[in-house]
Amino acid sequence: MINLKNVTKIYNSKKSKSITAVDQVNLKINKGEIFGIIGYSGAGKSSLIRLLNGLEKPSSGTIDVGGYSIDYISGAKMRKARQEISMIFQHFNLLWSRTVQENIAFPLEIAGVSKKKRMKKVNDLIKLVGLEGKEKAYPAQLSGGQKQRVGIARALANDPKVLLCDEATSALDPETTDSILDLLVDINRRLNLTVVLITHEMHVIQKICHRVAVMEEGKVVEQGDVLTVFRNPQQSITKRFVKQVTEPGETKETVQKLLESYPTGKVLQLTFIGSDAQKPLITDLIRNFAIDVNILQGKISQTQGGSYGSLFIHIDGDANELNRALDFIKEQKVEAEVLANG
Ligand SMILES: Nc1ncnc2c1ncn2[C@@H]1O[C@H](COP(=O)(O)OP(=O)(O)OP(=O)(O)O)[C@@H](O)[C@H]1O
Repeated sequence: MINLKNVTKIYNSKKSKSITAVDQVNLKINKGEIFGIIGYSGAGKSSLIRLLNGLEKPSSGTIDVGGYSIDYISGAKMRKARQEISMIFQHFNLLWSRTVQENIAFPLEIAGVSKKKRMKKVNDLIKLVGLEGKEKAYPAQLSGGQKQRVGIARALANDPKVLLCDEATSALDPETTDSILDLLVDINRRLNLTVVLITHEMHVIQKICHRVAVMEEGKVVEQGDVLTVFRNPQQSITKRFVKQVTEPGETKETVQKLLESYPTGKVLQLTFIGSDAQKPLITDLIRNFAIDVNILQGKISQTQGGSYGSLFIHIDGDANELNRALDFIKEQKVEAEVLANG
């Protein structure tokens, strides 16, 4: 559906030195996939997404989106491509003097769709995004989440093949963020729409993406399916992003306190991935070994590919029995890191 080959974008300026915002990027995004691109500010995400809808031309490389050579086309062909490659924005970009209905109808007017067809389509979209009753409201009368719903409905008006999301939830509170992310998953499934999103929040990637690419200084430094990247992040930047969701902020301090509180036995960090996360490991430990088991802290997160979680436990007892228990844990294919030996 989307194919980028050796794409580089250099901004040249007469006053300052040139900036390589996107550096030799290769990406393949499949039809019907939710693909996330994550990076800190300045990593080149916005430049990359603008290359995908033809707002910028690459300095070198080729970009194919839904059968269009976006780096190459212009004029009527580009206008047609833009109907099929739609976008939503962090600050919604709504027309403030138009009602919800009129905002959603706008791209249909531009495409020359008849009034009758427009009204039908707008009503369908209002239902799809859950804005019934708000048809005549103006953007200023809506909450942030409702404004983004209008943005999404408007983006879907011309039945696009690809939806690009530019930090679409960054201006929203956590609860509203989750409701918009749920809506994107729902739309992706119902319409088999390919969704590409850029974000600096790993929570967004974890919650809805099938695959992820990590960007740093213009380069894609790591990519893969979300669960694999969570399980085994390779680059230090990826490890930092993964920690945003897998480790609660206070973990380091808590672990230090735990180590002081449990001078004997072992404190373990268990990492559960996918179907392993559902296994009754703790029950098995208590039933099969003469050891004490204390659950200290834990967090299980859901991704589109399965669950991922971390559990801190303390086990204590006879040294032989503890080693047998550790061997048993390893046999279960649960990663176990011993944080301290008593
Ligand atoms: N139009 C432009 N002209 C010159 N330099 C630009 C332009 N757009 C972006 N840059 C530079 O390219 C680099 C990448 O910026 P970009 O906005 O793509 O990153 P980003 O990851 O989206 O960051 P942010 O989330 O802060 O927007 C930065 O150094 C930025 O200053």
